[in-house]
Amino acid sequence: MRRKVIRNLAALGSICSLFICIVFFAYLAMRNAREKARSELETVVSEVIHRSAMTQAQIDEAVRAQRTAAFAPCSPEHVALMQRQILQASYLKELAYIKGDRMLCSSRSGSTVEIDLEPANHTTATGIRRWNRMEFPDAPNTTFVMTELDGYAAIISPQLVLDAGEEYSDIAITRFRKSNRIPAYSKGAFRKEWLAHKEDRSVSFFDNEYFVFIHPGSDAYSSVLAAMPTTRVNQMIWAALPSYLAGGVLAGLFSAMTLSAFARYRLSFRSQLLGGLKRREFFLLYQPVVDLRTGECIGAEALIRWNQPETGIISPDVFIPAAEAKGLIQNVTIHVMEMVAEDVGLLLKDFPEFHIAINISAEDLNSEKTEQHLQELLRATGGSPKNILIEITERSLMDPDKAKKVLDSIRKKGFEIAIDDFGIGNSSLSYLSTYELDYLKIDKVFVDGIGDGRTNSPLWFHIIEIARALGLKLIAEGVETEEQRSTLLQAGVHLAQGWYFAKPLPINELHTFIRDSRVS
Ligand SMILES: Nc1nc2c(ncn2[C@@H]2O[C@@H]3COP(=O)(O)O[C@H]4[C@@H](O)[C@H](n5cnc6c(=O)[nH]c(N)nc65)O[C@@H]4COP(=O)(O)O[C@H]3[C@H]2O)c(=O)[nH]1
Repeated sequence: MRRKVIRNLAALGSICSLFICIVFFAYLAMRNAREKARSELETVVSEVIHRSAMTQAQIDEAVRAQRTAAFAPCSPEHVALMQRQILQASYLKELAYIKGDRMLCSSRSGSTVEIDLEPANHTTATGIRRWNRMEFPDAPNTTFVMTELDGYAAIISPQLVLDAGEEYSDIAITRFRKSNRIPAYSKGAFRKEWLAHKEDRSVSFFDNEYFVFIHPGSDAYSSVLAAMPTTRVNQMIWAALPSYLAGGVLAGLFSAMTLSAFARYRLSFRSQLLGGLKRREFFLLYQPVVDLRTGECIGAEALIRWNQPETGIISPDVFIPAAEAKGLIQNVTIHVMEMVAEDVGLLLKDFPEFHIAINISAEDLNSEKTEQHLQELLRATGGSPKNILIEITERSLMDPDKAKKVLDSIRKKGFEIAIDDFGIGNSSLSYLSTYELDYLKIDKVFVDGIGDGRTNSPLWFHIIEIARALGLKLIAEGVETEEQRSTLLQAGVHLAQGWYFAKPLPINELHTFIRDSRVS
């Protein structure tokens, strides 16, 4: 059920992430096109601000030079000076001298022509007068802007200030005074409402057909506005869209693949096992080992179970080989030792001679950390090495040299070693001569043969002989009948485990079982 949910969620997540990536990248295309449009408007505005500043600097310089020269106004020397200045000042059209409302002379016509002026459009608090739409008879259809202070006047062409380049020809530009929000000069479309936006810093906004950008000028008095038709912004979006959509599809596919890889991982054995360990889905049962002579329970084998929420209890025969194959068995062994440590502290206080057998796998015997974990287990239980019996199978002895090193070291510390499932594999006999062992466990396969008349029946007897010859203690596994029990006892096998005595038990039931076995 949970697997189906994970699969469905992964499929849904993949479709959603593909969709979200495409929408997000389309949004990015729009945002970037807008950024690009804003950047173009910024370029235009900066150019206009630069040209305005240059114009103002040239006006200031022209007035300063005329004042310094102190020629009589409109004298030939004064006119000549103005003419020289016009040649050097690229942003100034003409210089003139004004008295009252009459232009007495100019760099264009010298002092030969005097012109009556309309009243100025604007006069500042500092006395600067300004004419916004000056026209000269010899330059029809062209309007100029003129500013004047103390008689010295400069005439400029607004077009020159507003000219930001051919490629920006469709961008409307307006330079306006901050104080009264009145345009000083403008080119192209302009809407009064645009100036309602305050531009303490730069500000940009869409207004139906235009994308507008306003920036304060370099002086304290003016600001510059540039407006781009939204059709241009849309063109930019459409131009950017294909590559962004391709990026969106790629990113969507990537996240879909990542999601399905994650789902595959979640469904994998590795993830399930590691998750199960973390969620403490594993528990131990303990199968009593009984002394056949007295009937007393003298030890128990810790046998792990996995209570998987979806499938229920899983047998170690299923997941232990898989954990070994996937390199996860050490995680399992460490967890088993932790659970034993939690379970048996009390039990060892009551029965200090009792032993707990722990199954160890091949990878555990490749790692020197196993000994460390065993020591930690002892510390946690307060027991001695004799309380722990290490059970190894033939599978555990794949790399005999390494295993021998680890086993010898563990054994030197006082832990006892049993070879489990003896006689099942091909090399059991050779292991007996290679490793220092304490116990030999007769596998259930051979115990099953006792009394059933099958051909392998006598084998159990030879195994007993071998163990005796090597001085090994014996534990018979899988004893299910009274006949097996008594036959083994008669043959000199003193220890056994099997359903005849008890199935694997929870720790509290084991405690009771031990007590009962000693009373009776
Ligand atoms: N039919 C029958 N079965 C009996 C009888 N007496 C005991 N058994 C079962 O025989 C198995 C004996 O354990 P094993 O040979 O070490 O074989 C173990 C051991 O190799 C492995 N295993 C169990 N726990 C662990 C563990 O914590 N770590 C490792 N590495 N392996 C473990 O899984 C194997 C299977 O364990 P279990 O399923 O618990 O199966 C246990 C036990 O429940 C009986 O009279 N009749």
